Amino acid sequence: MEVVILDEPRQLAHVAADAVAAQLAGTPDATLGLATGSSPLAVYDELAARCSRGELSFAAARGFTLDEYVGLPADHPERYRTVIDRDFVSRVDFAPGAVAGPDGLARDIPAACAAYERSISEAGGVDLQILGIGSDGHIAFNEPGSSFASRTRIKTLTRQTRVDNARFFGDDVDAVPTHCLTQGLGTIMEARHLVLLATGQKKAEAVHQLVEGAVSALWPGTILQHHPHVTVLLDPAAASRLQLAGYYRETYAGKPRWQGI
Ligand SMILES: N[C@@H]1[C@@H](O)[C@H](O)[C@@H](COP(=O)(O)O)O[C@@H]1O
Repeated sequence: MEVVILDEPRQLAHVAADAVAAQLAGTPDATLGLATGSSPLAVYDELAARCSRGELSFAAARGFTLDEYVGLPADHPERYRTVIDRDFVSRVDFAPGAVAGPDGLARDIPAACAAYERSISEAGGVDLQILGIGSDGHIAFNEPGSSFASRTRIKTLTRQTRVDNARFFGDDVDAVPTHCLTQGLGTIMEARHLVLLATGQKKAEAVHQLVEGAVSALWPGTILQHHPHVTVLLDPAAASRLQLAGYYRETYAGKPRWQGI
């Protein structure tokens, strides 16, 4: 796990966009894992800007989103499928149909989850996965207690996650769905490179556990300590509880080691 602490949120977005650009330069038909939430927004802005300047292209790439609310109508503005289209996919040059997500409106949910797992593996797996982290340590929607071996499935959201996400639903926690479909921790661990972004004091404890805590299903993100290639990009507030923050800063040589470990 490489921990990178940068003072400016814009620098974080640049570094994450550099990782995507390097991936696409080497593998134009790369498979990208796309996260929703606020954390990756600046990365998507940066990628859209580079794409419009002709510096990179998603034309041959594919994308898979991490998760989806169950039961939100197809035209709901907070449906993750709609959110990722609005925030990113529609702003770059993906081919039509190149980005897929779990179907939160499926009548047969277990079958839809199995089909989603199949489509990821038929695409050759995810080359680069962008991730955020919840304040309770969840990754995608793998809430505390999630199995490290889990695959795409239905989950019940915790009260904390629904409270955190109420800001997207007019601050009405009751408007936030109670269930979601999410890639499992086992699914996410198969992506070849994980780039996780976290900013703000609210994430400090989750980040401390992620990087320095004991590996435990109570803090689902801690499983990433067992992944061979993770880059954790943090602002000073998110890094503020790290015991070894000084060490991470000292060892960072101005750009990440994309090669892993
Ligand atoms: N399902 C998403 C996660 O994929 C995201 O990483 C997390 C943090 O979101 P944010 O980046 O907005 O803090 O919350 C949501 O619940």
